[in-house]
Amino acid sequence: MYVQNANLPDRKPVTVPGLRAMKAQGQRITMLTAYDASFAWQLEAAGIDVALVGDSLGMVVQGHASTLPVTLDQMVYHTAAVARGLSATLLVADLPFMADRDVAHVLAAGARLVGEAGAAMVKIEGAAAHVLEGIAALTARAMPVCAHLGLTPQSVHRFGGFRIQGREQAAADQLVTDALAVQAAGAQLLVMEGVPVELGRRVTAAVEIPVIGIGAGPHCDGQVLVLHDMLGVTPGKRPKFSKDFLAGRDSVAAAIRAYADDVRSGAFPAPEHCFN
Ligand SMILES: Nc1nc(=O)c2c([nH]1)NC[C@@H]1CN(c3ccc(C(=O)N[C@@H](CCC(=O)O)C(=O)O)cc3)CN21
Ligand SMILES: CC(C)C(=O)C(=O)O
Ligand SMILES: [Mg+2]
Repeated sequence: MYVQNANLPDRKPVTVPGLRAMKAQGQRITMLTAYDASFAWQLEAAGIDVALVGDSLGMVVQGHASTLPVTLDQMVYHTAAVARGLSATLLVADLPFMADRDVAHVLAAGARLVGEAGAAMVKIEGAAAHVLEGIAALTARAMPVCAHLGLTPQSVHRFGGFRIQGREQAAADQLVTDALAVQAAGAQLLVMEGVPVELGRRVTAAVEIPVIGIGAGPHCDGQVLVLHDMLGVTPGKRPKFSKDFLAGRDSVAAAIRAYADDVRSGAFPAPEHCFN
C-alpha cells in the first residue's frame, strides 16, 4: 500500500490458490474493475477479492467505442496506479488487443504487467491455438493466467457487435471444450462473459478453476462488473447484465459494499441481469 496515511483494513491477502479454495468451499468471489489508485482503495476498503484493470478502460475512461485502441503502455500505467491503491486485493491486468500476436509478445507484455506494474495475474481472451500457447508460456514463467471466454470484447468485429455468445448448441459445446482447454493450458481463473445462464452453469461445473461471470448467470463461482456500470456513471447505455448499485445509496463505499454483499448472498445477478 503506497497511499499515504491510509487507514488500512485488516484483511488477509487474496491469492490464486485462495480463490480455488473459495470455489471448493462454495464461497462466491467478488471482482470489480479499477483504473486508478483512488477507486482501487475503495475496492480494498470494501473487501472486494479481485481487482481487474480491464481494457474496458478504453471505453469508460478514454471514451472509445471498443477496447481495441488500448495500448500496452496504457495498461501498464493504469495497472501501476491501481497497484498503489491495493494491499490485500488480488490484482489482475488485461492483455490488450494484439499483445497475444505471438508468444514473445505475450511474455513481454506479462513481464511488464506483472514485473513492472505489479499485477499478480494477467488475463487473456479466447482459446485459439496461439492463446493456449500464450497461457502455457506465462504459466511456465510463474505469471498466473486468467482466461476470458464467451463475449470476448476484443473479437467485437468478428461477432458483429457485443452479442451474447453460446446460444446455439454447437457454440455452447465449443465453449465448454474451450474452458477445458484453457484450464489444461494452465489458466487458474476463468472469466465467462455474455452467455446464457445454463451455459454459465455448465462451464462452472465442468472446470476445477473458479469461474467469474459477467452476464453469465448466477451459477458462476463469482461475479465481475465494470466499476463505472455499477456506480451508474457509464456514458450512454449500460449492458443489461450490469446494475447501478449507487442508486438509492449515498456513497461509492456503500455501493461497493452492497455489490459485495449481493454477490456473496446470490442476490446479484437477478433474472433481469441474465440471458436465456
Ligand atoms: N461499460 C462497459 N461495461 C462492460 O461490461 C463492458 C465494457 N464497458 N466494455 C468492454 C466490454 C463490452 N461489453 C459489453 C457491451 C455491451 C453489451 C450489450 O449491449 N449487450 C446487449 C445484449 C446483446 C444481445 O442480446 O446479444 C445488452 O442488452 O446488454 C454487452 C457487453 C462488456 N464490457
Ligand atoms: C468486463 C471485464 C471482464 C473485462 O475484461 C474488462 O473490464 O476489460
Ligand atoms: Mg477486458
